[in-house]
Amino acid sequence: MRISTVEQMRALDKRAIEVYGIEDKLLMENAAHALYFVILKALGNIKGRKFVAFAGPGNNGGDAITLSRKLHSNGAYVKIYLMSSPEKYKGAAKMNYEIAKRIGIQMENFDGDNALVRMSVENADAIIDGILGTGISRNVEGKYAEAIKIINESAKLVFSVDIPSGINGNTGKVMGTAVRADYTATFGLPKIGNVLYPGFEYCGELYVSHISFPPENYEDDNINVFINEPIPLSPRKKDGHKGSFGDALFVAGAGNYYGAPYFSALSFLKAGGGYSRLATAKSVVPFIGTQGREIVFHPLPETDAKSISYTAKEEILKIAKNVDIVILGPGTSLHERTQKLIEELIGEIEKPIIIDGDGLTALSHNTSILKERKYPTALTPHPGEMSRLTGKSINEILNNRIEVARNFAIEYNVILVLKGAHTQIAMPDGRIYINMTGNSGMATAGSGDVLTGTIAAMYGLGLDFEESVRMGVFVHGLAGDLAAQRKGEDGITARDIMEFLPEATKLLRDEYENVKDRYDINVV
Ligand SMILES: NC(=O)C1=CN([C@@H]2O[C@H](COP(=O)(O)OP(=O)(O)OC[C@H]3O[C@@H](n4cnc5c(N)ncnc54)[C@H](O)[C@@H]3O)[C@@H](O)[C@H]2O)[C@@H](O)CC1
Ligand SMILES: Nc1ncnc2c1ncn2[C@@H]1O[C@H](COP(=O)(O)OP(=O)(O)O)[C@@H](O)[C@H]1O
Ligand SMILES: [K+]
Repeated sequence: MRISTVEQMRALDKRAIEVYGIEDKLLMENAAHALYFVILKALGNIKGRKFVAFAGPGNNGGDAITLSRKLHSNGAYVKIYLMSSPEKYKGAAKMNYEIAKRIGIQMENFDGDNALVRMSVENADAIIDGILGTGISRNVEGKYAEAIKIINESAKLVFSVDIPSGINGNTGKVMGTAVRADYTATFGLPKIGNVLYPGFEYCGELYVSHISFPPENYEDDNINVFINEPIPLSPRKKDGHKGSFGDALFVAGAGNYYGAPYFSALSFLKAGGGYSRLATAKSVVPFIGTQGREIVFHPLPETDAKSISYTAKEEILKIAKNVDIVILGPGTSLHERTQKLIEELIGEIEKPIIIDGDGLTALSHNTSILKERKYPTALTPHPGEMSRLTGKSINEILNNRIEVARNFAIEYNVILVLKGAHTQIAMPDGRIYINMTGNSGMATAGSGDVLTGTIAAMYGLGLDFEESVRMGVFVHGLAGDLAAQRKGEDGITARDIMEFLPEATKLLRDEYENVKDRYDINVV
């Protein structure tokens, strides 16, 4: 499914009206109808139920009034609080306001927090939030903020129209304050702010309605943000040998960094990869060797600090020639000579590579080396590493995840995986995939190492490089979700995520459609 920006959605509305003649009144009617169905689904029946709707000054308010009309027509009691003068309504919103007035639906101006409003809310079964939609243009203050506070303090079921009021439709950020909804129905396509955190969480259960747009209305290459849907895995070759499922080289580890090489190299095998090689400082080998017997070791000369020595370069290049994919950087340390080694390997390895962890720090000293690469490259930074790579502050990155990831991927011709809740995967042609698997239990040391191994495994299973990155991120999150389902989010560790990789790939093979649906946005 595509995800749109606020501006793109406006253009789609305009196109629906101008090209197909689907008038704004029809769009508003459809929008109201969609949320009506969500309410019906949540409450079971409408008759005799009491609703309080807050209707803002724009079309979001118009939708709320139209919805109120539907609720009223089906036997509910509705009271509407108008956030500003109804004189301001235009077009479909104005028409629906006038119908509501003629019908005699109770409407009052909202002049700020007071006992009467609180009493109405207290007596209601549910609240409709149509205060602000995608037209939000500044931070929420004054009586708008007061209305949101009343809603959030009410402990009632809250249904948001299009997007919880106060959430920025392009970024998912809270503009001062925002409604915490139980359900949100968004219209046309989901907006970026519905899908990125924290907006996604404020939406509660999220539904999308295409409000009778014909599907071709979305066929626009400029709308290039997508939900990261899983990609079907082709059946394993029955007569395959370990070489048929990928041969991966992990250049990882240093004294005191035993977890990163272990988790990345072993996760490759757990997610379906065939042959896992770990090239690491020689004194690291005995520590991992006893636990990861499935891994093939290449002990390398080391520095005084027990990190991989720069002198190992030719040997690594030689091994790299015979593998399918190379992973650079998990736990290689910040030793200056080792960093230099990794930086040069990035430029010289003639294979697809994944750069993570300390490899990203090495790269941040000289990002232009990426431009020398002629083979596919993926980077998997968390926001801290992204800050090092770009020189931007972490806040700047968090406030503009999509743009920052996209610009980097385009400029350096790499696939950039910006990790975190709902990880963004940016492709060098500007497409972005937003991943929906995973949970907060995955914010645990070593979890990122499991990810690199999983991506490499997908490549081993025969997906192309771009698909492997997308599927690696999906499967890693799915394994985390399975672990959380079984053990709870609090205590899961990288090891748990790794241990659930086999079940995650199995589930995708056995129940592909179910898994896909579970992580898609519900259409209403
Ligand atoms: N395809 C779609 O997405 C459709 C969208 N519709 C609705 O239209 C909405 C967008 O309508 P509008 O563009 O009128 O925008 P909004 O209804 O979101 O609000 C715009 C109004 O709010 C004011 N405003 C902005 N920020 C404010 C703040 N912080 N405090 C107080 N006032 C503020 C603006 O001055 C303007 O008057 C969508 O969210 C959706 O609900 C539907 O009517 C049907 C079709
Ligand atoms: N709240 C969250 N929801 C979903 N996934 C998360 C969340 N927090 C972290 N993750 C995932 O967990 C992994 C953490 O990786 P990283 O930050 O590199 O940790 P480490 O370096 O300790 O391995 C990433 O794949 C990230 O997307
Ligand atoms: K809203």
